[in-house]
Amino acid sequence: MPDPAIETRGLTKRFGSLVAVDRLDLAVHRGEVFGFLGPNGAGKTTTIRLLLGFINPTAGSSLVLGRPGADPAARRRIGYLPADLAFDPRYTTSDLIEFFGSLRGGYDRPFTAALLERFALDPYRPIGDLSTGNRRKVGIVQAFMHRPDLYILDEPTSGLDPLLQQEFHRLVREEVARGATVFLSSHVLPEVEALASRVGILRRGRLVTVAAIDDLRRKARQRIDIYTAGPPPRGLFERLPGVRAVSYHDGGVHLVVEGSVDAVIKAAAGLTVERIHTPGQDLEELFLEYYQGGDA
Ligand SMILES: Nc1ncnc2c1ncn2[C@@H]1O[C@H](COP(=O)(O)OP(=O)(O)OP(=O)(O)O)[C@@H](O)[C@H]1O
Repeated sequence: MPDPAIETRGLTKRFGSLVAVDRLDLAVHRGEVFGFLGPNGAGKTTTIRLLLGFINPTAGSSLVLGRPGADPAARRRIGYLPADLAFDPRYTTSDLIEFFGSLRGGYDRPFTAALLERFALDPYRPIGDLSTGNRRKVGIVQAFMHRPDLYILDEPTSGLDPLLQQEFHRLVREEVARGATVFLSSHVLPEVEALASRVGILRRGRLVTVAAIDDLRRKARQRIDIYTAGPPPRGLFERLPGVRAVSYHDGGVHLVVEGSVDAVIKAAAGLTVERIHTPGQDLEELFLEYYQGGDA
């Protein structure tokens, strides 16, 4: 087994009496997309700043690609997209590309040109003249231009419209297919769900769970509304495996199901079903329980 792409041991950061990151033990495997989720202020950005060596831990340690994050040899192989981009507004994207390119000892020119085109970014406009969304694109280009082994992305699509978010997701998937590792920090569940195979959930600096998205999905409750031609017979769904709540109405039945919905669908097959609606739920509720300290 190669080293993990990211490894932390007891990583801790205090700001005065506040423990922003609390004894974090984490291993992100090579080639995976690891979602790092948590509510605002949970300590995600502080963790990233520790990983990259921008700040020193109060206790514990971390390695990134087998080296301390501040090591230039590690840095060159990392693409970092910060949540708050602060570039000198007088620079153009082209200036920045050359600047970062020289810092990193080169970059992939054809790939970068294709990225500019893909995100419709004019490289010759001063960054100060760009909209928030376009500035975000500059951040993406600088994080991806050297095709690093590890991407550390902090709230990557905030400020991007849905089409660009999709484009960004495609780009991430292509890079993962090439073998890159992605550490994706976000408080937005759908983004993490769309890309990550595993997630770690941080609450008040502590890692409350690390799980495969598929396992969480199996655990998550789903709401299903089945609309039928006539009132459904009472008692049809109550005893089926996974069914946690049933409420009937004239037009059908509302169900809450944990895990597989197979038994419910098979039972419904005996009715005249006009419409099925599954109002989201997905992982959102489960995550909120983790966020709020429930015992999910
Ligand atoms: N330099 C600092 N000095 C003092 N407190 C800090 C500092 N940086 C972060 N904090 C505090 O540490 C805690 C964690 O902040 P952090 O920015 O890491 O959270 P986050 O999970 O990234 O949140 P968000 O999703 O809002 O970006 C917060 O309470 C924050 O106020």
